[in-house]
Amino acid sequence: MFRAGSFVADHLTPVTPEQVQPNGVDLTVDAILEPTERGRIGRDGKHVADRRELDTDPDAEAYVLDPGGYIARYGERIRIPEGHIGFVYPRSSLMRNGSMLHTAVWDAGYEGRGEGLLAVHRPIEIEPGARIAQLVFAEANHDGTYEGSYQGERLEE
Ligand SMILES: O=c1ccn([C@H]2C[C@H](O)[C@@H](COP(=O)(O)OP(=O)(O)OP(=O)(O)O)O2)c(=O)[nH]1
Repeated sequence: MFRAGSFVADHLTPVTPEQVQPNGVDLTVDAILEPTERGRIGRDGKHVADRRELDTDPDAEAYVLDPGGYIARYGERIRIPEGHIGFVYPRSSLMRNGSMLHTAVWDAGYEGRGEGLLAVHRPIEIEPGARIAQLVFAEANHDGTYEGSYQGERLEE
């Protein structure tokens, strides 16, 4: 069963009332990054490519994005409670403008400020701090809790 937005909101900070939706909580964009080198997924380990943080366009007062693949960093600290799994969907208005946010699995026990793949298919402007995605929680069985390399990422920022 998917949980109500009010339940998800109890596991995010900061969160404003306008972010809380019937079935989840909207996530805001804190930064948009562009990989500057090649990453690598190995049989044993991985290398996450260096990235550069994009500046906003001073006239548009927004990130002005041409089609391409970007990393969106979310503004909220997220904790996935035991007995649950998280997924992120694009905000429908983002998708209706021709862009997508892709999610991997958000594991039970993870805590941090995560990232998503922002796939821009049509030119778009996104203001810093704008709501771009929605996090939902589903109840789930799990074996142990998340202890991987991204545990606790950017909690202090
Ligand atoms: O779209 C997503 C999905 C997940 N996460 C966070 C929560 C998740 O629990 C954590 C690790 O994801 P995953 O287990 O897929 O990472 P990995 O590539 O297998 O690395 P590791 O083995 O170090 O965990 O990253 C995100 O930031 N964005």
